[in-house]
Amino acid sequence: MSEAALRDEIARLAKSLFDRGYSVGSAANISVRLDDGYLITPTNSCLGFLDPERISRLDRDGNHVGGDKPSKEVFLHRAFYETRAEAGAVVHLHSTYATALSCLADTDPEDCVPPLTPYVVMRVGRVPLVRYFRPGDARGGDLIRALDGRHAAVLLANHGPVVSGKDLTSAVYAAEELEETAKLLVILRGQPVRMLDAAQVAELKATFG
Ligand SMILES: O=C(O)[C@@H](O)C(=O)COP(=O)(O)O
Ligand SMILES: [Zn+2]
Repeated sequence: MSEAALRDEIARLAKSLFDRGYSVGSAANISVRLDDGYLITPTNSCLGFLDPERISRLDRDGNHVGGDKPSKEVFLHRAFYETRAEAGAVVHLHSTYATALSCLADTDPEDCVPPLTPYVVMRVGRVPLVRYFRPGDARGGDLIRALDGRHAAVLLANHGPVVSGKDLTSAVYAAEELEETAKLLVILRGQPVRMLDAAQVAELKATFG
């Protein structure tokens, strides 16, 4: 896909997320990997109203080389690209239920989104919690880098999800699936819930990888 087409695609999918309530105001950011750098949404921009031509462009080293001033969360995005060769896009949201899980004291930090349904296993996998740093603090990126690319998604404590995918559509779909599963987990709190067992999770991983 050309850079111009990718810019249009970021704006189109960002608006779709915004229109369906996955982001509000100027929260959230989205990036895509290019052959020679990255595109990332500008800081303080609203996902519902992006101008494709103003989306920020970074070179391979993360220097700002075009468009508006980039998201202050560029560290989080680059940490995924640097540790997951297969990552082509990253989506960070403050979607309500995933963020709720990131705030609950009894969320398992090793497995924030336990395997309730097959699709979350197939699309997202195990999601660890990354301890709290203020937004824009590069140490958040260091903690993601320390995971060595083992996870496609993380929850930032008291903040929200960061989800990578092989391309933008995959990253957006995974972020949506994470949010819907988080919603089920919050709705079902206090109920006796049957999770998928280890053998069922292993079968999904072996089949859908
Ligand atoms: O929560 C925050 O402040 C950021 O993580 C965020 O979601 C929006 O930051 P920008 O992309 O710099 O607007
Ligand atoms: Zn944020």
